[in-house]
Order: sequence, then structure tokens, then C-alpha cells
Amino acid sequence: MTVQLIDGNALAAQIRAEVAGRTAALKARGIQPHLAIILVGDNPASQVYVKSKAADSEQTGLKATLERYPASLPESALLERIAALNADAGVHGILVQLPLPAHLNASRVIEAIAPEKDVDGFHIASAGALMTGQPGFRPCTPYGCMKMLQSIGMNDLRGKNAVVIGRSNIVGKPMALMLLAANATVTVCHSGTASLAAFTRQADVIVAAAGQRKVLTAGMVKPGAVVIDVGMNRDENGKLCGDVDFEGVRQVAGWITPVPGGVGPMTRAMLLVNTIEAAERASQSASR
Ligand SMILES: Nc1nc2c(c(=O)[nH]1)N[C@@H](CN(C=O)c1ccc(C(=O)N[C@@H](CCC(=O)O)C(=O)O)cc1)CN2
Repeated sequence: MTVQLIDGNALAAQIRAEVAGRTAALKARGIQPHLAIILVGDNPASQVYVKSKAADSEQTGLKATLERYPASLPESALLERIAALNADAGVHGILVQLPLPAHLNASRVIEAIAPEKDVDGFHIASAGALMTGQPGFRPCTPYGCMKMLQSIGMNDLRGKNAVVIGRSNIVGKPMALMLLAANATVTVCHSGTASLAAFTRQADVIVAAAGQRKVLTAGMVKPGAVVIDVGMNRDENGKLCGDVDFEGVRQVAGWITPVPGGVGPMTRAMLLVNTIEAAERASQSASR
């Protein structure tokens, strides 16, 4: 079987071009879409991610303001800053880069963001909207995975078995809900699952989001299955790799996403989509 690659870089470039068009349309009406990015501390990976988010934004015409704070920032100061950004009509999206330093309560911080500016889709209101099929911001990583499936013609997953490996609030759980909304029969596997392979072997779509290298190997995959790798790990040589044993699984799968160049760029692209959406919604409510 010849595996096909789902190229996240190429798809993300298409999405950025669409966002650039929507941004230009808003700018023509005198509205500058604006994303505020907050980074607390000096986590090296987070520093790279926020820089690329700001660069992607600028590339599509969105204004991005990157605010960096020391790891010692008190929670009260962070909450005050978020309140000020919530009140600023010129800011359409707010994101706080995760993980936060241990003394900061991530849930409290996320809940402080106004739901209409929650472009990460992490607020409880966004989670509730996803669960009930209401309009709201979708978390960028699973949203990007769904776009990847759609790009290969998998819009309706009726009759398909999907397995999500991982149950985090920002990937696994929303991923399962999005697959369910696309009519898949969904199983969520996790560290407490007794026989992971027994589930993955039945799956037409597998999303690996366990944060563990080689959690999915060739013998665990049904021939022709679609494999989406959300993992972001380092191998023994420090090389970036996903959760999937790429070289093994590519021999069996029908479609597979690479790491790097797969889900990562799509996560960033969907942030831009949510941000332009937030700015468009704000402009519509302002003109009502
Ligand atoms: N506030 C948020 N925090 C975090 C999120 C998030 O969506 N919102 N997700 C992850 C990290 N993340 C985005 O912030 C992210 C990680 C990786 C990539 C990416 O483009 N990866 C590249 C490789 C980059 C490299 O070389 O290191 C790729 O896969 O090709 C984008 C976004 C946790 N925190």
C-alpha cells in the first residue's frame, strides 16, 4: 500500500491566504484585526511558538502584540492585564501561551479571558459550545486535525471508527467531540486503556495525542487507516518526532501526517482563523 502524506505546511499556507483575504476586507472597512499574545516565563519551546504565531499573524495582515512577563509574575497581575485586554475594543483575540509557571492556576487564567476573545478555544464557554454544537471558538489543534481530514475528502465520518489516543482538555477531549460531530463512532483511549492495540486495529481514523513517542506502531494500525500525529517529542538525538512510529506506520496506513510539518503548522493556522473570526464577529455586533 502506498501511503499518502497530509502536508500540514501546504494546507496551512492555503488557510493563511484565505485569512489574508478576510483581513484585507476588514482593513478596507477601517478595522485592524488584533491578537494579543501573552507569554509568562522563559520556556524555550513556548518562546519559539509565540514568535511563530506573531510572525504568521503579521504575514496575514493581522496585528499581533506579544507581551512577555517574567516567570515570577503574580497571578493577580496577569488577571488584571487580561481584564484590560478584555475591555480594549481594539483587541479581538487574546491567548495565554501554555504551559504556565506552576504558581499560576491555568484554569483561572483561561476563564478570565472574555469568551468572545478566546481564540484558543480553551474557555469553558468555548468547550460548552463545542459540546452542544453551538457557534464558538474551536481549540486550534483538533480544529486543524479536522481540516486535515476534510482536505482528503473525509468530511462526513458516518460509518467510520475513530480512535483518539489521549484525553487532554486542549486536544484529546475536543478532538473526540469534533469527530463525533462529523458522525464518527469515537473511542477515546488513554493511559488507563487495557489494550490500546485492540481499539486502534479497528480504527479508520487514529489521532495520536498521548505525548509519548511510538505510542502507535505498525502492528496497531489497520491497513489504509488515516493516522494523524499530534505528538511533539524529541528522540534520543534531540530530533523532533511525534507520537507515531512514522517509518513503521507509513508502511501500513493510507494517509499519515508528518512531524514536523503536519499538525503543528495547522494549529498555528487555525489560530489565525479564530482571530479573524473574532474580529469579524466584533465588527458585526458593533454595526448592529
Ligand atoms: N495557548 C496555547 N498554548 C499551547 C498550545 C495552544 O494551542 N495554545 N498548543 C501547544 C503548543 N503550540 C501552540 O502553542 C504549538 C506547538 C508546535 C507547533 C509547530 O508548528 N510545530 C512545528 C515544529 C516546530 C519546531 O521545530 O519546534 C511542526 O510541527 O512542524 C505549533 C504550535 C502547547 N501550548
